[in-house]
Amino acid sequence: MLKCSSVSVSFGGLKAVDDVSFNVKKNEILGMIGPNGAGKTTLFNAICGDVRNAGGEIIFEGKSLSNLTKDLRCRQGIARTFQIPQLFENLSVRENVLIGALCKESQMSEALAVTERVLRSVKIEKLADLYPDVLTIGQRKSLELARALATQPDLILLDEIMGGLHVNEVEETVALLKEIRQQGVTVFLIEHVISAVVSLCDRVVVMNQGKLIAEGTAAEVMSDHEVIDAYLGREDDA
Ligand SMILES: Nc1ncnc2c1ncn2[C@@H]1O[C@H](COP(=O)(O)OP(=O)(O)OP(=O)(O)O)[C@@H](O)[C@H]1O
Repeated sequence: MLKCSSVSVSFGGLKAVDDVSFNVKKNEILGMIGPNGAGKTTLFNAICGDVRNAGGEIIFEGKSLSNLTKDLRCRQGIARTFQIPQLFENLSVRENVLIGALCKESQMSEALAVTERVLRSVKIEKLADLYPDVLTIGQRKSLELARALATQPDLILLDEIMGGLHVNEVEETVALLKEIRQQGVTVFLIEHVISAVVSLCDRVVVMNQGKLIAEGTAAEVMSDHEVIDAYLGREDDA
């Protein structure tokens, strides 16, 4: 579904993403892990068009994304969430989701119908008339997810959607992401909550210092020595 070939992003002399190649398969849940500063978010930015100077090639559903703005990539079916939710604070929860829906639906009646459906599926319909400033971190993350889902993506990129959540909220989000996949959406997530990665992901890619250093099932990458050294740490390091 998504093919990244030799993708590179530099900021001045810093190679934030360095010659990274991998695929996202249709309808899988792919996880991406790695230490802080490894280049994970920058890679998401390159895929979504938030960074436009990426080298290499990114192909989505057989078409190069190179010349597409982020809006056009969204219309092609790629949605994302941000590590810190990027909400419209002066709009209600419902209006925030509606903005997402209007990306794909030009008819207001259709966009409103999508909005209500997504509010229910993310289980925030009771919050619909509230404004983001009264929401908890977990509710803000749910709203960010709802807004991305409202664009009716084929591929959704989630940047640390579980970060800052309570254990029960992590469990609810894991269940929700399984449902989203059941509905035919391919999920690619950056996550530091390893328990969630283990219970959710079909495959995991690992980044360190801009490079992709491992790829495989969660069990495979977590027993990889390079991954343990770079990210997980050894028990005898403690
Ligand atoms: N806009 C930017 N300008 C300059 N340097 C940047 C920019 N964005 C990211 N970087 C640098 O690129 C490197 C990779 O950052 P990135 O945010 O992609 O890492 P990450 O793996 O997502 O980390 P984290 O897990 O902390 O979110 C870091 O050294 C970061 O400081």
